[in-house]
Amino acid sequence: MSASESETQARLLAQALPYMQRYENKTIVVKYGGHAMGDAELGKAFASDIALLKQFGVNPIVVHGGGPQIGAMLSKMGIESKFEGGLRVTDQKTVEIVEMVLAGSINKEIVALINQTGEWAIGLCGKDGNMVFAEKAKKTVVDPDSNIERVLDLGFVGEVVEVDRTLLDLLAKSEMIPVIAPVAPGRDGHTYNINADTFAGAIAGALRADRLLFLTDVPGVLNRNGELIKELSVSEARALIKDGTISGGMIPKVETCIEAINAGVQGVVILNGKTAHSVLLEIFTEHGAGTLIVP
Ligand SMILES: Nc1ncnc2c1ncn2[C@@H]1O[C@H](COP(=O)(O)OP(=O)(O)O)[C@@H](O)[C@H]1O
Ligand SMILES: CC(=O)N[C@@H](CCC(=O)OP(=O)(O)O)C(=O)O
Repeated sequence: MSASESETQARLLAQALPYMQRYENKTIVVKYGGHAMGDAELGKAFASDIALLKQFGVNPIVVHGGGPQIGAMLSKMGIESKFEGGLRVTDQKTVEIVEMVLAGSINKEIVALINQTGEWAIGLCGKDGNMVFAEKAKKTVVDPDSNIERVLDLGFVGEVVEVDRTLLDLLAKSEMIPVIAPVAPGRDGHTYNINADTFAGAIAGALRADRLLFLTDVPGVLNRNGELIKELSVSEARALIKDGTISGGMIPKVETCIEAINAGVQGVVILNGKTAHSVLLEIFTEHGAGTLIVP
């Protein structure tokens, strides 16, 4: 490294100091979307960001998705899959694959990446330590022709109804970084597939997290012209969902942002997980890159 490069590095570290102090002992929930995964170098950069947060005394909690990876496995097994209202219709066979992919391969891949940095990650899902309980989702949609609201039957798609902080509070005091897959049991004994965004929001809400970051494959919420909206109020967000500007997987993400803010999470940001070190850029600089959702 040249002398000027070393100087730049030292200056950057010095500039990060106030942010390190601001977030010390604070909880930051990072939702790592399936679309943001897949690139080996980006995966390593993500893992090192999370490791660095822990080293700086922050309490990072990773909640991950894996929609595209579930889709790939389902098609490999010859199981058809469709989405309604941004959620995967999940029958018994599908929920078994969902659990296998989310709580299995993807979860362990992220754990291994963080462990390779020298930190300690622990892979969990909602079932572990009775952390999360779900019940069958009661998602409604309005039929555009008749304007009549109907409840969707999405099978074993769940919504979070209980979060027990015991395990997460214990881990916060330890060296361990929790990496959580969005699968949870119901009190009815079934296993439920939960959208990773809503799961992350429920965890962040229950912990009154300081920050909730959504890492996805776009720079944030985009307007009709494809331009980044830097700040979005709850009412503006609702209007953009209603007029169709926000669609598909962005709907549960934005709805979760609104719920998380209402639950007391202090800052919610949607940002591009395809940019290396986007977590550090967001936390340790003044002007974050994505869309900040404000009350
Ligand atoms: N207004 C919008 N701004 C940005 N992305 C949008 C918007 N409306 C729909 N999307 C879609 O939402 C996607 C992100 O959600 P999703 O596919 O569920 O990602 P992830 O796997 O990261 O959760 C984007 O890739 C984009 O195709
Ligand atoms: C009910 C529902 O839709 N569950 C999602 C869970 C994974 C997820 O949300 O992954 P991303 O964050 O990568 O989209 C699914 O089956 O795809």
